[in-house]
Amino acid sequence: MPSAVKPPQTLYDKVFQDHVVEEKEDGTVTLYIDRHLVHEVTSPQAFEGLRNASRKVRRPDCTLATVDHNIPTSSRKNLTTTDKFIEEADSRTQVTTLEDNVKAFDLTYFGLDDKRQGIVHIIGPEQGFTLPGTTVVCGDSHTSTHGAFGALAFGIGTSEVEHVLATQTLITRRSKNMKVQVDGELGPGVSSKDVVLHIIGVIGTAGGTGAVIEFCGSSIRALSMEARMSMCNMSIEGGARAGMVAPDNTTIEYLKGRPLAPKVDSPEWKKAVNYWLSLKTDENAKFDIEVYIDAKDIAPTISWGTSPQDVVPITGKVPGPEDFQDEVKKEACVRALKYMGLTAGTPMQEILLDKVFIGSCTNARIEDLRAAARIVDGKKIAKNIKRAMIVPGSGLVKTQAEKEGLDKIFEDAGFEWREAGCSMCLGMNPDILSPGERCASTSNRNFEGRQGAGGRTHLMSPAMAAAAAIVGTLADVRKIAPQSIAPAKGSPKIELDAHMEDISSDEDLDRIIDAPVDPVSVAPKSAPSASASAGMPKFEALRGYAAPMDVANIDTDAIIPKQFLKTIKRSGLGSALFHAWRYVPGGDQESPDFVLNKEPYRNSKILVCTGPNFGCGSSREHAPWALLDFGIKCIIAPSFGDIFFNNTFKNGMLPIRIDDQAVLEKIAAVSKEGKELEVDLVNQVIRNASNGEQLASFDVEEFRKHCLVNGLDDIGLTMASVDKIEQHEARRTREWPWLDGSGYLARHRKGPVKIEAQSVPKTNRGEIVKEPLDW
Ligand SMILES: CC(C)[C@H](C(=O)O)[C@@H](O)C(=O)O
Ligand code: SF4
Repeated sequence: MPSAVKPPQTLYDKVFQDHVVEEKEDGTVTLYIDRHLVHEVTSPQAFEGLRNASRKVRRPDCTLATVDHNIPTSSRKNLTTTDKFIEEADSRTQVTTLEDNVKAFDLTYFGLDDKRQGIVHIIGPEQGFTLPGTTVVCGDSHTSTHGAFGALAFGIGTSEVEHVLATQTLITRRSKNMKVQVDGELGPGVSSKDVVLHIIGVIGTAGGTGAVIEFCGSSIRALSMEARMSMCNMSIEGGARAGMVAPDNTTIEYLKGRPLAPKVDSPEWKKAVNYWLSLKTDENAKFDIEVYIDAKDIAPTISWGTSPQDVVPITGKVPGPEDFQDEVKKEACVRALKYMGLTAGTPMQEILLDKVFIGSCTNARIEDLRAAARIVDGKKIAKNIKRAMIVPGSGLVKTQAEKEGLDKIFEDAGFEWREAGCSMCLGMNPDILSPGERCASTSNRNFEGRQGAGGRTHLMSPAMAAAAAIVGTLADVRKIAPQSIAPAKGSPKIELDAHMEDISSDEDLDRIIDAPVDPVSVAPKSAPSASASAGMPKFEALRGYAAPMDVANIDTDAIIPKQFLKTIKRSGLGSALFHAWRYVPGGDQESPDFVLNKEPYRNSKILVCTGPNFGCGSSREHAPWALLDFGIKCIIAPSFGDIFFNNTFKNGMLPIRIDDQAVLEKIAAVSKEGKELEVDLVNQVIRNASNGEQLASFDVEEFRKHCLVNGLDDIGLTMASVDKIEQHEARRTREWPWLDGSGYLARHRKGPVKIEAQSVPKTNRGEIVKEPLDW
């Protein structure tokens, strides 16, 4: 008899297992999704898909929408309507489209006029929408943030957003388990941002590919929830699908009294806490990858190049190509130095800055603003700083900061005090860098053009960015404000009042749970049917020219820059593909050297990239849409960003992993000769089309191949198993009742849901709360 003893499981294994609706023999899993966050950029095409197929949102009670990427961060004092407030037409259309969609599909929405509006990854935890042990998704790569709660949280593309809206599930597979253990006390001036930048420097931007990272060790345990969120946020920059931290007392304390968490001391709360605390990795559980880091090796860390792995301690110098062994890295270094306008050997602290940005889903929470305020208190920003911005992560963070007088401290020092949004993290709104400008930024990505075409980004912690603003160059916070950087002892006390105040009136409650009184009648009323599937073109074989590229870490910002994400359609993006590389800066004139501007590659159907990690970064499905619109249906590379890899399949495209570099070079050589390739999916081989020579064979997951070859739309397939989804929902209601109705008892939300308001302590304006910082 086989043993009934369960093998030891990791935290990830446990959370994953509790959400399996169906598992096929080939490892394909239908995974139930507890929480779905929605924003304006990656949702319009998903809602359009629902409408076209007469589908409705399966669980409006588990869906929360807001606007963040495209909105101005200027004062909302004169805000009347979105139409009048947002000047830029494309951005306005995306926001008003979301407004229409939330009404039509009956979704909870924090709009521009709602104090709870903010960056999607800040408002979820703030409201208690994010809970331990849940699965959380969003059409956004930094959904990994929510893993700080011991949730399995990851970014998805727009087709998957549509899949979750329609079915409340996703089709996926198990990831690898990766452990990153950090032990010891963090040094003065070292925050969780420094820890995560250091980790990415160690593992590289592809280090976590295909894996879910569990962050553990005594240094992680000592971090506050907000600091843990900053770390999990950047798991995606380490290539991982998600990052997780096991729930503990810090987690439970943070959740107490959050509007959408179960009510403290209720039977549900007790049951939930028991479950949450059971979510930890069993002794002897197996990890596929293990990384150990000693806290004393971590200094305040800063990026020098155009990839988040390009980091050095602030005391370091700009590296040169000779500092790297591998050829791909040497070339990447040369390219990065050129783009960043830096010379190898320059001390980091001598690099002059133009702008400072403190904000983003990584570092725009109240603790971040407090940390920055402590550094700038009573000082002025340097004369050479043209603009320094503080952009709070949510309306509630802003309100709390104002109560503590942080706005005053920042404004007195010369910073702008803005409204909540993504802002200069990616510059989809008017907050951007001009070409050549250099910015100290608390965001998470330093890709070419990320904060504005030609802009140069250095990533760092809020305290380091504040120090840089004061000095005017990249600066060591330990020298600038030694008195403000004592390392934290134990877990900082968690402030709840920012998140709890103002929810006592019925009006506010109605707005939190913004069920529309009169939903517009665009959404279908009837239950969806499996046959409503839209279908996809079939992919059996492909013959065509293959454009060769030899760049490592081609990110989705490079494939399709942010200014083209403002569309509400999937089509028409081909002309914008690789825009910054394909056209001369500032115009529509083609760069003659770029491969897609050369014959015969203007007509490429395939792309062969010899550098690793193609499609890393953002979850924007606009990247595969742009490739497809150009005519490219197949990409061959040594490895891919996980979300991009998924997104291509959803669009009937085929990404092929060839990790044998010699084989890859052989394929690239044929494409460089201008000969056509033949990709035969049915037989899983790549041939030289001119002579039939087989160049490579490749692997593809059985289920994905089946869908491509037969042109199957997997929403339709999933809906065919709706009975299994219902069974899981029944189990969920029984075992995890707090997850229904956004944490309320109601099984199905009928109109606004009321919760009891709780009394909260107030903080006096003008006083910085004296509690330890996260370092
Ligand atoms: C717009 C969105 C798809 C994107 C992401 O997925 O990360 C954005 O948030 C970013 O940071 O680039
Ligand atoms: S990374 Fe930047 S753009 Fe993306 S969600 Fe976070 S704040 Fe917004």
